[in-house]
Amino acid sequence: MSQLTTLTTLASLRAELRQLRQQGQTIALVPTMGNLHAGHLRLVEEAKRHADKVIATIFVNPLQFGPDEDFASYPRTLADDQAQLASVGCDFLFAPSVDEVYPHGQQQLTKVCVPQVSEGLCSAKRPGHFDGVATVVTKLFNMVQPDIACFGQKDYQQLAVIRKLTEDLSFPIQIIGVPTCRSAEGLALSSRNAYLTEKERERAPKLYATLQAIALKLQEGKLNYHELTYQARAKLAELGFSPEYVEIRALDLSPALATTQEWVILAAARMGKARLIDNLIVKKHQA
Ligand SMILES: Nc1ncnc2c1ncn2[C@@H]1O[C@H](COP(=O)(O)OP(=O)(O)OP(=O)(O)O)[C@@H](O)[C@H]1O
Ligand SMILES: CC(C)(CO)[C@@H](O)C(=O)[O-]
Ligand code: BAL
Repeated sequence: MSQLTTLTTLASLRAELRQLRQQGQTIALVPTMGNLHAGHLRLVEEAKRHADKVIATIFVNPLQFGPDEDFASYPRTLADDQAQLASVGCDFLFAPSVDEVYPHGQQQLTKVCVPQVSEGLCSAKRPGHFDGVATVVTKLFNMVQPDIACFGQKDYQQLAVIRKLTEDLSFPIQIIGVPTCRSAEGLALSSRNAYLTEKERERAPKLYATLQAIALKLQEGKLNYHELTYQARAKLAELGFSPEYVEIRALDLSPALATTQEWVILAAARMGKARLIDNLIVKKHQA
C-alpha cells in the first residue's frame, strides 16, 4: 500500500501543491463526495495513467443538495475511504470542512451557472443542483489547479456541465470521462445504492436492462423516440420503480433528430429510498 497524505485545509493543500509544481510534477484531480466504491477507484486508476500525482477530494457539497434531499444523512465513511484510496495508490486526499470551502457562507456566494446543459433531465427534479456542482467544481479547479480531472460517465449530464464550464471559463484542464463501473448484474455502482433494501437491490439492475432494450430498438431502426421512452417509463413503473425521466438525446444532450447517428439514453428513477440514474450510449448500425 502506498502512502496517502490527507489534507483538510486550503493552506496545507497549497503548500503541498507548491512543492509538487517546483518538482515539475503533473497533477490529476478526482473529485468525489466520499463513501467510495469501485467506480471511484476506477477514476483514480485512470487519473494515475495521466499524471504524476493524484489528488482525490471528498466533500459533501451542501450547495448541490435540495432542501428535502439527503445532505445530512449522506454516508460519511472517511477511514474506509482513506484505506481504499491508499490501496490504489492515490497520493493525496483533500477532505475540507464546509467552512473551509465556504468561509463566508453560501448565501452571498458567487455562483457558476452553466446554461442549457444544466437544464432538464436531472435538474427538473433537482432545481439548482447543477449550479451547486458547477460552483464547487470551479472552486476545486481553482484550489488544486490540476492538469487533468476525471469524472464518471454515470453522471452524464454532470460531465457535460463540467466540460462546458471548463471550456467557457478557459480552465487549462483536460477533462477525462470514465466509463461506468457496474455490478455483475449491470447495476451502476453508486453510493446511494446503500439506500436499497436487499429485495430492491435485486430489482435495481432492471433500470440498465430497460436502457439496453431501448438501445436494441434504436439499432433495429425504430426511431420513434417518444414511443420508446413512454414504453420504457411504463415498464419501469411495472417493475416497481418510480421513473423520473427516460430520454433519448444526441451525445451533446441536444434533442435527438431523425438523422442522429449516435444517441445517449438517460434515465432517473426512484426505488424505495434511493434515486438511481443511468445512461447508455448507442451507435447506429452501419449498413
Ligand atoms: N459507477 C461508477 N462508475 C464510474 N464513475 C462513477 C461511478 N459512480 C460514481 N462515479 C463518479 O465518481 C465521481 C464522484 O461521484 P459521487 O461521489 O457522487 O459518487 P456516486 O456513487 O455517484 O454517489 P451518489 O450515489 O451520491 O450519486 C463522479 O465523477 C461520478 O460520476
Ligand atoms: C463532482 C462532485 C464531486 C461535485 O460535488 C459531485 O457532484 C459528485 O460526486 O459527482
Ligand atoms: N453523483 C452526483 C452527485 C449528487 O447526486 O449530488
